[in-house]
Amino acid sequence: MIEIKHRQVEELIEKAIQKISKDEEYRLVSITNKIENFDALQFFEGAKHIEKSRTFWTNSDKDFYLVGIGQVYEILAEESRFTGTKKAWRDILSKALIYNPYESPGTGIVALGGMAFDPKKEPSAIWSNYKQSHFTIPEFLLSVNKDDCYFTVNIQVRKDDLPTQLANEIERVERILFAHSELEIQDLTIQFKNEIAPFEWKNTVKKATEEICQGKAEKIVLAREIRLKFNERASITSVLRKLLETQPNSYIFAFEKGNDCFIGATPERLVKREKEHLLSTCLAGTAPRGKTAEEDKQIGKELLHDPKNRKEHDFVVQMIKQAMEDYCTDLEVPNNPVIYPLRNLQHLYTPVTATLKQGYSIFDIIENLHPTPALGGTPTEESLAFIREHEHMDRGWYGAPIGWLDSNQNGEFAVAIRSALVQGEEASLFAGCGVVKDSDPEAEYEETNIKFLPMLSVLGGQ
Ligand SMILES: C=C(O[C@@H]1C=C(C(=O)O)C=C[C@H]1O)C(=O)O
Ligand SMILES: [Mg+2]
Repeated sequence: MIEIKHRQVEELIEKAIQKISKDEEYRLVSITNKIENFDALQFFEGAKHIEKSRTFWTNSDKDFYLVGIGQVYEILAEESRFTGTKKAWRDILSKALIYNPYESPGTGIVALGGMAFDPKKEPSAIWSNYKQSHFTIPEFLLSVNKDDCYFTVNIQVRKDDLPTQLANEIERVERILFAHSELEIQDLTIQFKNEIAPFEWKNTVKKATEEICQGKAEKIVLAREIRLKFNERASITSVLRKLLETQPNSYIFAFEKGNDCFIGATPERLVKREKEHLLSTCLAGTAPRGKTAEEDKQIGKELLHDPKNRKEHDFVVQMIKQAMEDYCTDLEVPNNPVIYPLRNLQHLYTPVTATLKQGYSIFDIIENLHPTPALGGTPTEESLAFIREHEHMDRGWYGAPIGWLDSNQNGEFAVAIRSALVQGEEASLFAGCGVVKDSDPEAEYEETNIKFLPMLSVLGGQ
């Protein structure tokens, strides 16, 4: 059993109660302790028994994990989702009592969340549990950073709370979370697979190329959906475990909301912030992996020199460069992309580094970046209008920023691709591709087929 200082918890609650003024409803108290190493997936599984919604996150290097359980606070900024969330986050931090002696990113008060791809799109029923923008501060948070492990408890303390009672309740939940439960391994069987309107989708790709030829846009990213029905309810822990085992160089994430779970393995970083240091990524342009090392290298070489893919990629580079200029100094972007290898495919990749100017938040960067031409297109408004009108689906949180931020100016957001919305015995999978002037509908269709594989293969498909 890990050692949490329960006496300390009680004392801090007591202190908080003394600080609460008459007109204050409650105080948010956050207590972080360094603990012995504990497996992130075990922790996620442990929370299954307490019926609180769970969030799982790991970075693409797999040396940083966050697992959030329950929610002590939620930020739902429906109107102006970036400025609204930024303001709410500032307000929370200004009033919270934070006991965190560690400088480690992702400890203490951390908000985890995401948002819809396009707030102007009429939401469909399948996404009803996923709000336009939703960030939560979990009640319990496990943070693993390389060899170190931390446990944070966030508590809403009210004036009339009894410290001993609250501390005992926290201890009871901790016992459940840190008990070693057997990790479920489930082999799902797909009973029905419904590819949504593939012929219409190819026609839409054709229409997009025509509009591009008429000069109405330069790049438009079009996505499609596959619906699955399984033989039983999908176990999220089992799906996460398979993603962790099979998808290198990818962020593995899961956002549970009630009975639904938005889950995936995305290779695409939107922005990472460590104090003033920023790292963004241009990822666009795709080819399959080769069957032999030699073939693989050859395909990669061709991808690096393929004009159509370079064009797809370059729109992203130009836009990200421009979007970051206002908020950053020391912007550095290499002239040529390199190959970013994944299990099922390879991409063109250009890293972007910069220094964030003082006074700006990670939300300012996200607001300016999203959607990049990796998921929207060029120009942004024209391509979004095309997507809104012609794509026969609601992207929901697919293709949108998801991630976390802490109170010490650290955070990281990815773009939620290679993802699925799992709803009990059913799931919707999403994949898209960048359409440019010389796109061939059939080839783009094949490209999306490979992009479905990371999720399809862990959900019982081939
Ligand atoms: C839209 C997706 O991926 C994007 C499109 C790519 C492309 O068309 O080459 C490559 C990576 C991403 O920028 C997706 O995976 O759904
Ligand atoms: Mg492409």
